[in-house]
Amino acid sequence: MALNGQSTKPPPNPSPLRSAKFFQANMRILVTGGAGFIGSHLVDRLMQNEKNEVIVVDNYFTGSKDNLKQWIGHPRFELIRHDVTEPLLVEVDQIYHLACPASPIFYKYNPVKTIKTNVMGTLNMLGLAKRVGARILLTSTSEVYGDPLVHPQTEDYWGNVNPIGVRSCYDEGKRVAETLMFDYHRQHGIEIRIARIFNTYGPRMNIDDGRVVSNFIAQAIRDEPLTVQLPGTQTRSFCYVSDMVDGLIRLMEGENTGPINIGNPGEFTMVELAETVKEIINPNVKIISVENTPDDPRQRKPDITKARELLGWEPKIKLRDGVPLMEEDFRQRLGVAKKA
Ligand SMILES: NC(=O)c1ccc[n+]([C@@H]2O[C@H](COP(=O)([O-])OP(=O)(O)OC[C@H]3O[C@@H](n4cnc5c(N)ncnc54)[C@H](O)[C@@H]3O)[C@@H](O)[C@H]2O)c1
Ligand SMILES: O=C(O)[C@H]1O[C@H](OP(=O)(O)OP(=O)(O)OC[C@H]2O[C@@H](n3ccc(=O)[nH]c3=O)[C@H](O)[C@@H]2O)[C@H](O)[C@@H](O)[C@@H]1O
Repeated sequence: MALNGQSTKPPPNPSPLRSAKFFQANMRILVTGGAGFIGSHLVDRLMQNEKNEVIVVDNYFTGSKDNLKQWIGHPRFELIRHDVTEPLLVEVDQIYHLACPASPIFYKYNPVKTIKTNVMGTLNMLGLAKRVGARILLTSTSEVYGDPLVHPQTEDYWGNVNPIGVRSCYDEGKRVAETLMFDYHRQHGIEIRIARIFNTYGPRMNIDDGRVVSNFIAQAIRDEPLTVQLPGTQTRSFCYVSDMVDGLIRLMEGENTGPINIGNPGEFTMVELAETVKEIINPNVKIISVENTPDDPRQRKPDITKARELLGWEPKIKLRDGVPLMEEDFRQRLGVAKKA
């Protein structure tokens, strides 16, 4: 039945309207977690296509209606307060499944809920995909590689994850979510897509989100010291949100299940990141060292050969060009103008 992890079963039938002779309905797209950072940018892009109807479901744990205010009341847009750990009955053609807190501070806040969101939430969305014959894309994460022993990370690396650590609710949760996706694909023929997203940044991140780019930018604007967690030599590779959205849509529209790494291979130590933010936003700000949290990955950089070859995708925006765009958004929300 299954060959090389790929299903040979035909996918379930999509809505009869898809093949109706005289009436071509709009493409109905569900975005779970659509009130969050990446989700709301994805919704903006999907809504630009007049053939799309977008339904967002979100429990507003880390997301906000404010991120979607331009679409509320639009005839092709619907917003539902719903928790994905509960079943959902809607009629859709595609599902972008993003719902899950992403910042370590938030996903560690209620770890049992985080793992329920990843496991039961993904199970519910796969059940929905099966019932209505929808294609489903999961936003997985580079955290499935744990503290990686292979660098840069390729999709065939199985990872180095602590199964019982404080990050496990998220890392292992996403690993189970990937497993569920492939099991539904092999067993039921569901059309799946898996994106392994690497650190993404941009406007609309929560100001006190706790992730490193938003922390440094907010600190630089508020004239507070930039808090580099020790040792400061750990690396991350930062992708601007518009590039990420482009990659996710290409993956959904293409023919490959993935998993595919989507991220920007430009790699920086946290000290380098702090120095870059300082130089661009506030040359007088201090940089200090603070304690780190357990199991922080020491290095991370995506190998994006697959994304280049299979999706024709690569990121366009460099960190130095993305930081000022985010600075502008943070200054507006914090009400702090740039000094002349
Ligand atoms: N931003 C990144 O760097 C990054 C990296 C890797 C993976 N991802 C993944 O991308 C997705 C979006 O991340 P983000 O950065 O936009 O985070 P975010 O926290 O801004 O967005 C997550 C959204 O999901 C909602 N949500 C959380 N739990 C829910 C539940 N049980 N039911 C319904 N809604 C729920 C939140 O309210 C929020 O609107 C997540 O799945 C995350 O794991 C993000
Ligand atoms: O890309 C991913 O796959 C994952 O990346 C992030 O996880 P993490 O890389 O730990 O994100 P941050 O909290 O932004 O931390 C990045 C680095 O910055 C450091 N850091 C963080 C905050 C801070 O104030 N100072 C600081 O030096 C941390 O120690 C860490 O080494 C996301 O938050 C996850 O949701 C996502 O899945």
